[in-house]
Amino acid sequence: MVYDLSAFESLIKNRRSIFPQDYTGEIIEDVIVKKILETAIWAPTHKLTQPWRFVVFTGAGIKTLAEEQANVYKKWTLADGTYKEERYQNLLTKPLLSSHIIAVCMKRDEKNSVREVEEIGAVYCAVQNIYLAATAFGVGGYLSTGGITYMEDAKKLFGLEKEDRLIGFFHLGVPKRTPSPLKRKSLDEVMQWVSQ
Ligand SMILES: Cc1cc2nc3c(=O)[nH]c(=O)nc-3n(C[C@H](O)[C@H](O)[C@H](O)COP(=O)(O)O)c2cc1C
Repeated sequence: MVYDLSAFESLIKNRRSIFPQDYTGEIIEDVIVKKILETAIWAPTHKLTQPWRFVVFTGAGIKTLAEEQANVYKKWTLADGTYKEERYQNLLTKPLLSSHIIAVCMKRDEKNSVREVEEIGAVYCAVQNIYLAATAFGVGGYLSTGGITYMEDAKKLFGLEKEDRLIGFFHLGVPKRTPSPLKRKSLDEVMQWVSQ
């Protein structure tokens, strides 16, 4: 066997979302973050469109992201009457808990070669690679799809056009502790087996 299946299974089952309140505040080396993203780009993709794009924020860049996203939130929600000061303040301050924040994006190819759902799916495969690589490096992280993720105005912060999608923000930090695995539905609950 070429791969250590026991290590592989253990990596998958021990992967957890680790949230910013559980980061120590230490900064992860950029080289580790790049290695994590290097695994992301090996995800499967129909017609090899490779629709993922990553914008990495760290250091003073995190403050820039915080301010820009808070501005987008304010403008968007004042316009539709849903503005909440607490959420605005969270958008300004919560990012500062993370070592790096990766804006995970989906960019459509010029020919629209495959359906949008497949491009989004491919980027989620890349996200799983990020999760697994972070686990392997002992780094904590999680995908956030809150905040400005689905606000149209957010796209321009990351060079995205109308047809592209902001998928979410992958937060990274040094974990205070290693959480235990969460329970899952059993395979029998979610699988049908048809053999004739
Ligand atoms: C598509 C997607 C979106 C998510 N968005 C959020 C989010 O906005 N906020 C959050 O706290 N967690 C988010 N998560 C992380 C989930 O909360 C987490 O995966 C779930 O609780 C299961 O825990 P685990 O990842 O440790 O197995 C998201 C996960 C996925 C796959």
